[in-house]
Amino acid sequence: MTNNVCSHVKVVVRVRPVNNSEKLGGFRNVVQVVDSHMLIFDPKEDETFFGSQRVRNRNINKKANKDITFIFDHVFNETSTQEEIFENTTKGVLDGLMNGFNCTVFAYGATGAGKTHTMLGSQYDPGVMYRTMSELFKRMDDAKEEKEFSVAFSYLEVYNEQVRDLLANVGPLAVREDGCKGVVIQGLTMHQPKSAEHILQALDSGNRNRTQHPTDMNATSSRSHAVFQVYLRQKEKTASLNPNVCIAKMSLIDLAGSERASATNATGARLREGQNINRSLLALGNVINALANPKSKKSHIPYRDSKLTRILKDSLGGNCRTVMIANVSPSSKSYDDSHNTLKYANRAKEIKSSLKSNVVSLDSHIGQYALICEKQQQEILQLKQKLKEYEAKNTAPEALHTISLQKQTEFKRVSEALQRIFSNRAEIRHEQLDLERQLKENELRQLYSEEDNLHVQYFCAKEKTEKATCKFERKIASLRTQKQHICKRLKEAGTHLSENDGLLHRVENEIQLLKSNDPMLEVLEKDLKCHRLELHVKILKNLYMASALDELENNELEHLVLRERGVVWADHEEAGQNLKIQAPIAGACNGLTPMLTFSTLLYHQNSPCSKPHTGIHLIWWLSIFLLCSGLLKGKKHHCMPSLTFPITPEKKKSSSAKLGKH
Ligand SMILES: Nc1ncnc2c1ncn2[C@@H]1O[C@H](COP(=O)(O)OP(=O)(O)OP(=O)(O)O)[C@@H](O)[C@H]1O
Repeated sequence: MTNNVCSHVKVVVRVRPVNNSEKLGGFRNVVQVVDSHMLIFDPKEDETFFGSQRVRNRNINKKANKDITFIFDHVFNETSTQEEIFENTTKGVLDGLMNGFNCTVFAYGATGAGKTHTMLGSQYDPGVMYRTMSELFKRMDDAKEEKEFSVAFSYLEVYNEQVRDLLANVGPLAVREDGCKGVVIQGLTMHQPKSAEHILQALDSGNRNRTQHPTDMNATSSRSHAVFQVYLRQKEKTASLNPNVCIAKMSLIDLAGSERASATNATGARLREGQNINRSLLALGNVINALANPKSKKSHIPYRDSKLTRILKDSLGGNCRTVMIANVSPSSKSYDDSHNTLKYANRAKEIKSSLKSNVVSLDSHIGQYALICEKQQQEILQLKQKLKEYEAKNTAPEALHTISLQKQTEFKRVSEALQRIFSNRAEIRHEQLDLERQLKENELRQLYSEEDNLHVQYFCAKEKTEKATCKFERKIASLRTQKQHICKRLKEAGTHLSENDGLLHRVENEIQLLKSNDPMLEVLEKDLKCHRLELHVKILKNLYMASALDELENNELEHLVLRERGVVWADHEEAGQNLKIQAPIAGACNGLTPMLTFSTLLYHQNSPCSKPHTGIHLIWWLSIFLLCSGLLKGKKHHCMPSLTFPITPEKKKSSSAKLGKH
């Protein structure tokens, strides 16, 4: 499941403002942004606005408008700022980078659609690249107490299927694949930034080396794909036997224009250039298609078809988070280009498959879960019955005629999408609950180990104490590492949940749209409600079972820990005997000596867990020992609590409460 999660592609569209030449040419507006998720390409003319005036006089000789609705993770209109783009695109994937995932953000679109403006921007209004680096530096600064970071970056271009280093201004460079390091570009220079500003300067100077030629649409058109890569290495500062080192790469790419080479009136070298651009974009499209096609997941992904896709092999799909920013002009002057870009982006949306879920409030008492489950299951049954009746009514022969084939296909597609999203949600939710259980168990184990360590210090001779303490410390260190790992996975699960929310939101919008076109399709809304309730019930059941098993698990854990403790104590049998001799007033306690020497050993040798009261025995013996040795004088009340056995009703309650936070 995790792999699927990582291959999710976030697709956003940015519509740039109309430029002067479009205004002067009197071209109409063909992209209508409906809201932050939806746009209509080539809307019906009676719904088209020029400024605030509705156009009513439709030319009857003209071809019908395409009027296609597209839904994306985000749609930015003409007035959206660079800051908004950054906040809703790359900022999110930075979490992935900090957690060790490769990330890729690329701007796609025809010449003059606004790719370079989005990625690079200007000195006064910087784009995604600079803002991402500023945020990265900020995050590294925030985490500097816990982690050591090192950052390096490179900037290259792919022009006419050749790779050039934009920072050293050299090329062509060879691309090869290394079993360990992945894709390697021989001779590419790496630079260590001192600050985000340093990176901005490097980008600026690299960009001056970039291949540019004027096109009809853009006087300073970039004719190459520019790939800016940042490598982040991070290492835990906390002392640990296996310090986690994590290396991740972020690729920020400003692609060359996606317009058809023939459409630019180019000839000779310009035509060849355009054909090469198209070749690599076609290869990129094929990779996207292959990744998007669930059937081809295990089969061949054509990364080797172009330099661009070879370089991005470890940055698309797989262990990677990807954001595609599709740039379009709103003007009919770029009608075909914008249409093609939107279709391309729509396809990229399909590279996904992630996951998960509504937070269920678990403040209820355990006994109520069963009731809630039952109630919700009844509701599901009722809804399913209604759905069935509805479907039966609508599949009656006369109704079939009224639902066009196209709508039936739409219905099927949305219904399948719902199924997929909710099955992913359920999977992730279960994983989340499972991780929380692991975390609880880990915390209990740490607690036990710390208390055991304390016990050993009281009971054993000095030289033995050192050995045992060392053992406990190793164990605690390993438990802490394990805990960090669980926390990291929990955080990832949280991210996946919001990604799934995005997908769900998208489908919900689609349902609303379909319903507004055809009220009969409100059946999808019922379907959605059924899915929600079913998920709710699944989670409740899981929690109900977990709560019921909680006590059992705690007992098992106690059993296990006591066994481990038995082994430690057995290691120190001798120490216990030494203790008897070393006790300062041993002579005065002759009557107690046999008990002191073997109280702990006796109970561990006889399967400790079969005796629920052994903890009390131990405290009792220990109290007597401390009394005899004078250690308890005036400290009785301080010592006792720390020597009690770890699983108390309070602890059980607090660990259950943690699970119940959901
Ligand atoms: N959102 C926007 N707001 C204001 N101006 C914009 C916006 N998007 C693009 N522009 C302007 O439009 C022009 C063309 O944009 P840009 O150079 O980013 O296009 P491009 O897609 O990178 O084109 P090419 O592929 O030819 O390099 C530039 O002058 C840019 O400043």
